[in-house]
Amino acid sequence: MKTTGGTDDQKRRAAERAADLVSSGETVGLGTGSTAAFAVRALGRAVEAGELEDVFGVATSFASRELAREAGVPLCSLDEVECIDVAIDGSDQVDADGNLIKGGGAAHAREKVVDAAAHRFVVVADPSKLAETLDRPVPLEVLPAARTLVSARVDELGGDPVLRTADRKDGPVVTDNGNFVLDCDFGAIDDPASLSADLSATPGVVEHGLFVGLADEAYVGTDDGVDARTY
Ligand SMILES: O=C[C@H](O)[C@H](O)[C@H](O)COP(=O)(O)O
Repeated sequence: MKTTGGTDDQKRRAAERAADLVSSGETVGLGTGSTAAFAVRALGRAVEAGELEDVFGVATSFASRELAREAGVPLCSLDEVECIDVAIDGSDQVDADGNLIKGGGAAHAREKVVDAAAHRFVVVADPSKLAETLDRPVPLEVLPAARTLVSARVDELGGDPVLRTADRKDGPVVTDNGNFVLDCDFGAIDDPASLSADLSATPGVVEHGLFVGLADEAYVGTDDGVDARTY
């Protein structure tokens, strides 16, 4: 369940502007998804051209690690990193306060660890991701054995949970961490902080895709430039 409303040019403009923020010697969180991918490729080109030295990427998923390798971005693993200078990551929806819904690619658990740890977390997006109020389904990564109990709790919280399945696989999507994903439709989310706290307090939820108050900036690529927002 990916959003594909924006154009590649819009995504590329946003991501390349964000990649320009990275300086030599920095550690960079590498987000997952089609928009963040443009930033990873731009970083790889800068490394190859000698414009960036001693830069290390921290991948947020199997996919971002593979892309970074292909693009020539040196990597260090999440469990050995002590500080992340900048994280560049995409989003499925961005509200007026910079709160996000992430996890369209089921990578939100590691993304949240990396994005929250970064001194500067920059979201890269196209205009189709902007909303006044978040209203897309919130992905929950859940322990497989807890799926029924977590679904019942989501129902109590006013949500409608659907187990994510894949087009080219029978059965559920399995995350990089070996868990399932429930896409939970809560309608318009008027109080993301409160819903985030309720979901985080639900046993069996490994991580949810509401990123409340984590983003420092958003770069939104348009047809002729980049709209930069600070939160
Ligand atoms: O799990 C995936 C991530 O949260 C992505 O960053 C998010 O789904 C946005 O992806 P895209 O840039 O492809 O729309």
